[in-house]
Amino acid sequence: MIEVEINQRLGDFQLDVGFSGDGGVTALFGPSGSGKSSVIKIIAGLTRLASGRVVVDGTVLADGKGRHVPPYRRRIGVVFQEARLFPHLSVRNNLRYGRLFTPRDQRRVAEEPVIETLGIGHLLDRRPATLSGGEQQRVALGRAMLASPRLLLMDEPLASLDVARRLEILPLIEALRDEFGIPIVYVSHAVEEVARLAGKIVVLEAGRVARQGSPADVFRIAADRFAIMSVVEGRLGAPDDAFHLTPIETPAGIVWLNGLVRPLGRAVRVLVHATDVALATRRPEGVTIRTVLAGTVADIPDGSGPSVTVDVALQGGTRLAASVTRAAVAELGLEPGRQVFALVKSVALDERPL
Ligand SMILES: Nc1ncnc2c1ncn2[C@@H]1O[C@H](COP(=O)(O)OP(=O)(O)OP(=O)(O)O)[C@@H](O)[C@H]1O
Repeated sequence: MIEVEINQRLGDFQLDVGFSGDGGVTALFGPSGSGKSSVIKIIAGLTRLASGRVVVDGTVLADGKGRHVPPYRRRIGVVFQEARLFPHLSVRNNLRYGRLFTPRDQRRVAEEPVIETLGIGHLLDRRPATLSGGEQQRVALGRAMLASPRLLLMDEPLASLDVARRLEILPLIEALRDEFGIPIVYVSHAVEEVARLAGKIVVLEAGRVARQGSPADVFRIAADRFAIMSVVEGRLGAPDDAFHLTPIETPAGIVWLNGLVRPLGRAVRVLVHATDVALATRRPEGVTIRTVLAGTVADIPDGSGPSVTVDVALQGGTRLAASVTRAAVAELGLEPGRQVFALVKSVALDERPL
């Protein structure tokens, strides 16, 4: 459990931010310059808190008055955009370095499972300079985990990697989140990363919290700010190796995700753009779209433009926004309560920054 309250001036920038987070991933999300990194530095203790509170698991780390626990005694791990490994140490010793500062009785995270989860066992004798960017970042994650931190801060950990490497590492962060139970505060301005990882999203704008809540709530409310999209949750099924697709099982049907994502059974979220959703009044046959979800029309807002965003309640309760033409609504006789099938063209992971 983490509680953060910051009221602080940084040069010309005023930071007034309050949020709390539970055991999972709390994402700090917002445009460049909104204050995300400044919050991370204050939680880590790298910037001294002027006024407010930083509390982790009931321990007050800073209160803006007399209390300022120094960074190395906070037991908070930090992973940055660049891996920042020690170049003169082997991977093995980089990993062990993390443990040096953790008192023996507080070492709760063992080496073996972390090395296995991150798939870095074959790299242990190598030096950082011989590793790819993605491998370096996996080692940096491992080093942070092995310090058995009570909180892990990740500041744009995937931002310097290409899309393929990001897609490799995202599931590893999901695995760390699920298997080791260390709370994570995760900074990103990539919608897709945040939606997949976070249980709670805190949206920062110009040094303030613009809104906070679950990914589904935040992205629906914020819909007018980026493309309109919905969050669909489900569990990973067995990947189709031949066609490079992974099914996500949801109560409304199977959502097909591009790429091979594991492991089987993991709870995941994907973003669906409203413009990638078409509606049919009967289950369609002979179409190339593979994701077909069953639901009913919940709402069709009034308006006069050519398109309208229909709110569909999928079986199981998830809401899905579908952008369709008003002409189609009239032709198909769509109205609240009508059973529909949502055809989802793509849930390809969205890499666009805000
Ligand atoms: N010590 C400081 N002195 C003066 N200004 C500062 C200081 N620290 C941060 N700022 C200012 O605070 C603002 C927020 O910066 P911050 O790095 O926290 O934003 P961010 O949301 O992390 O942005 P990005 O996504 O680009 O990393 C910026 O305008 C920055 O210049």
